Amino acid sequence: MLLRRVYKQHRWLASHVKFLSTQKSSIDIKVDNDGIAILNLQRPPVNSFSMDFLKELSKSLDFVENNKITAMILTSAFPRVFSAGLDINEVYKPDAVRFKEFWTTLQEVWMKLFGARFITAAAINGQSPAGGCLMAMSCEYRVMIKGTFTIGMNETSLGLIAPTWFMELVKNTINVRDAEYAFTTSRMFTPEEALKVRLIDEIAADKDDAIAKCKRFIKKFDEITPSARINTKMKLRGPAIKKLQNTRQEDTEEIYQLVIHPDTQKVAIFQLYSSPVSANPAIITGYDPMEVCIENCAQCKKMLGAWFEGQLCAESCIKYRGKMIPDCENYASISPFLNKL
Ligand SMILES: CCCCCCCCCCCC/C=C/CC(=O)SCCNC(=O)CCNC(=O)[C@H](O)C(C)(C)COP(=O)(O)OP(=O)(O)OC[C@H]1O[C@@H](n2cnc3c(N)ncnc32)[C@H](O)[C@@H]1OP(=O)(O)O
Repeated sequence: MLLRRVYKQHRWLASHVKFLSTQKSSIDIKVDNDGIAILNLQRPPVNSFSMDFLKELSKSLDFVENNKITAMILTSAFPRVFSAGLDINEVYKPDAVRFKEFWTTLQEVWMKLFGARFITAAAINGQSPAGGCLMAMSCEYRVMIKGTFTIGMNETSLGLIAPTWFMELVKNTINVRDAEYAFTTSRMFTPEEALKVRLIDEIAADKDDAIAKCKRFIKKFDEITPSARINTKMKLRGPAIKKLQNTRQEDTEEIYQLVIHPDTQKVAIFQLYSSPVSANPAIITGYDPMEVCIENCAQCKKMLGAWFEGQLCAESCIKYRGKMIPDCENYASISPFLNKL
């Protein structure tokens, strides 16, 4: 069989891959007995795309391409999250030069993944919002494990507009009506719902089953002439890549303007303060009542969980420009945001 031959050709990769894995890497690459590269994304806590992580993804894709490996499966080393999409730290109060470099890197990685000559599949073993969804959608086949996880395009809820090339990809994968509804309402799909609209191709019981199902898809190509497969894929995907290549600068500028918009920044700060790890002490530069207000909302959300309407609280900070700062231990100040009294 074709893949067996490829494996024989690439048995030597095992030692090389081991070498890569011993580095403190955010991606663990293993080439299995069938010559399929399994990329386990392991950037804690949620495989969010930072500049460094994107660069590592780029190198990993080069590794697969340069070693003429026939197929790659993307999955996550974490039990609950496939990828949380863009790293919010790259989006909050961005430096213009760095952000533009970040976005250019992201465009490059996307073009590399979407236009890969090797076969690509995603074993989606957890939450997959926004950029996580895009990463999976850029592969040729998607298997998601059942459970309480969701996948979808939640950009509008963050005040963002997904890039045109992402919208085109979704429109070409699910129908235009479902795409419009999903994008505009930030709809997140359960695995069953995602399967129904063909956002994913199969549902699996667990991660091993998802990988096995991806492999079954890859096996189909044993019977297909490789050059016919590759050229067909390139004919189908080439125009979208060319389109982005011709509009990269406009795309970057458009996203940058969106990201620095005050409404987007308010959502970003809320996301950051919802988590102690990402709560970078350098973020609070001076006393901004609105920032303190949103930070307190996030802290109350952490303390009170489902009882507390964090988003409503943050919106009220914005509306009243931080004039009514909630204190989680002062019932009167938080009562408008308690929902289970
Ligand atoms: C081969 C590579 C190809 C690459 C192609 C890449 C293409 C990408 C293109 C993207 C273009 C499209 C544009 C997309 C816009 C975005 O992606 S914006 C980001 C959107 N993401 C989100 O809104 C996700 C927010 N996070 C969550 O909803 C949840 O965290 C979760 C569902 C992912 C996980 O939930 P849970 O398991 O309950 O964990 P949490 O306690 O919420 O989080 C754990 C931990 O992670 C931190 N975190 C979560 N998300 C992010 C993030 N996006 N950036 C940075 N950090 C994040 C969170 O703060 C927690 O930290 P602590 O443990 O509390 O310290």
